[in-house]
Amino acid sequence: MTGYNSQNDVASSNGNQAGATGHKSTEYIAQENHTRSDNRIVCSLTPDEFRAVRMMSEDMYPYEMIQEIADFLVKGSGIRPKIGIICGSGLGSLADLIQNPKVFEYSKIPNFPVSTVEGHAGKLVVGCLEGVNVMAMQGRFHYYEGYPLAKCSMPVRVMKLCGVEYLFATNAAGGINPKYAVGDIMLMHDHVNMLGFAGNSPLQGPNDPRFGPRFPALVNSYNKDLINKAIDISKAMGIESSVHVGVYSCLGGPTYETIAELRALRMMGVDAVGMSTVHEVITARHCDMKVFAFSLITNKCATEYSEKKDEEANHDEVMAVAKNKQKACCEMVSRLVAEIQKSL
Ligand SMILES: O=P(O)(O)O[C@H]1O[C@H](CO)[C@@H](O)[C@H]1O
Ligand SMILES: Nc1nc2[nH]cnc2c(=O)[nH]1
Repeated sequence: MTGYNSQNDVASSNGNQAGATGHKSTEYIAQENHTRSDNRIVCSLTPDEFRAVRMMSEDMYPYEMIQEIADFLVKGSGIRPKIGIICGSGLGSLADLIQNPKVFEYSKIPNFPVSTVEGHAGKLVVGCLEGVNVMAMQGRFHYYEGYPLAKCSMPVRVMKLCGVEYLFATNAAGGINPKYAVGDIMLMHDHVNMLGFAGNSPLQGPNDPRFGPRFPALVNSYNKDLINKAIDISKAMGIESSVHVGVYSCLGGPTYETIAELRALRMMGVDAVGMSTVHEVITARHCDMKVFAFSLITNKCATEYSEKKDEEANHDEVMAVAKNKQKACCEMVSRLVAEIQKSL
């Protein structure tokens, strides 16, 4: 029994006899690691460990801190937005649709992270679109930038406390479904949370019930009514043949996928793959926002081995396709906002 033996090893390497069971209690180990003097607990972390713990807690955003950021934005813009938009790679022009914009650079917003990726300007734009107050993130935060998932999706909670009820999340993604072509739009109706499979979640840590429940359900996360409205809009725009409804998966990045990984994702029913959105959707659903999300297919993912360089994904291509297709994406978003406006 390997597990049993290894626990005995730990006990003997500490030079102490374990109890009758051969196990050390957690309490015993904890006491051993701290020196008590005058009723004070002296921290036995090394300076590096201490720094790591401090940095981890700096990445936690308590409710009050998020409220402060929201108050700053509402006060600074004089607007309580109803819809929050997250612009994907190269899709920053979605925020250019906003009338009478009040622009906040991320670096000027207290306690806000900064964008580090090309195609993510790092600005929050608040104003009016199709008669609805909206706020748009021109630039999102990705896990591969070094931000923990809770920090990547913290702005969604800021949106919530600003008054946002609907989240529109957009992204650039690789098309795995062989029927998808570069430039197509995939309306997300579900996701496969690969980072979640690996035990990572934006909701990790103590749960604050003011945001939502400890164990939120994620079935029906993507609002069916909004998907149907978007399908109708694509028909009205005459682009229905290049609009699909499918499943997105987020990997940690920043590497693009291997052929074996892409084949595995396809077997799991994934239609498009990226490095974002899922943790934002989880955070939005946790605090009961209605979610609409779409992927712009910026590249076709190869599932056959080949030496051809042009079959390898690259960010320049992603950006170029997003630039080419931004008009259609903008129209889809503004028409959907107009539909929501009718129901308000
Ligand atoms: O998901 P968005 O932010 O649109 O960007 C996608 O495009 C970048 C890779 O080209 C990655 O950041 C990936 O997530
Ligand atoms: N992971 C991933 N992200 C992308 N973003 C745009 N294209 C891709 C892709 O092929 N894979």
